[in-house]
Amino acid sequence: MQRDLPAAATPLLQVQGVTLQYRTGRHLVTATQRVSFEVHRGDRFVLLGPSGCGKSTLLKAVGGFMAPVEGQIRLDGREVRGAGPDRMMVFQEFDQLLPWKTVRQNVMFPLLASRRVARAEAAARAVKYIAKVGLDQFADLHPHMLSGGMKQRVAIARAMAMEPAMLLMDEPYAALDALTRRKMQRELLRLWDDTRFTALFVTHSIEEAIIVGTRILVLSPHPGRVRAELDSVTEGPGSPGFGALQARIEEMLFAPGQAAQEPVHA
Ligand SMILES: Nc1ncnc2c1ncn2[C@@H]1O[C@H](COP(=O)(O)OP(=O)(O)OP(=O)(O)O)[C@@H](O)[C@H]1O
Repeated sequence: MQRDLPAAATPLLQVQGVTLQYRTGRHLVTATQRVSFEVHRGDRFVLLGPSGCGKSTLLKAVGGFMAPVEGQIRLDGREVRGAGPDRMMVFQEFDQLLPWKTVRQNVMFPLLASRRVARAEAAARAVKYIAKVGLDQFADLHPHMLSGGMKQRVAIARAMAMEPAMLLMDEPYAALDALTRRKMQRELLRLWDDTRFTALFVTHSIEEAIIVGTRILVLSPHPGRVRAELDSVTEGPGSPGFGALQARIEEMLFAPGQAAQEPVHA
């Protein structure tokens, strides 16, 4: 049984020994094996690893779209048993917005559909979060009139407007060009300074993990196991601390035989 701990001491998310599998026909694919980590309130926690190591699958499981075959996922001390408005997803794809609705209507949509708040409050939250992502001038446009980066901002505003316990971000910037991607990463940090949300962020870019994350979980290749859990650095790209961490993670991911080692906690 869980003991009652002060709210600040209990991790917001506890992933304990989680194994996730897909069954396709006669095949059983193990996506992650006994993965454990904890996310605290205000963390920008990054899942980092090569393609196919189970990052998206872990995010799906935290989102409640898939149940572990082994282990447990707890949010705020309660076992995750399904999807809920306390975990909002932002995906990589630009087409996650409803094309027939304006930016404002897109942001209001989940608030109204989930009956979380009344229309006036939904409208007020849309104004607030559209402004936070710098799109006030574009609130009444439809998605096809926006750039890829702007659409991602709308998706982030829509998720944040729900004021979820946790934002689940699955490579949200992977489809953007390098300059826009860098700009969006900076914006995310600015938004975080402003609202201190908790995010679980998936990427396969080491650089992005260090820029965006406060904590980084490095996963080994398929099936994903925890290779290391590291603190990120606050210095920007090009600084000695950043370069050293980048080199350390590269070594973990690319040096032969690394997957067999015990996880590193630093
Ligand atoms: N719907 C599915 N059915 C069967 N197998 C799947 C399914 N989705 C993912 N997998 C398999 O599970 C493993 C983990 O996939 P996942 O998409 O979680 O990895 P990832 O680390 O997010 O990769 P990427 O960075 O390429 O998105 C892979 O071997 C993949 O082929």
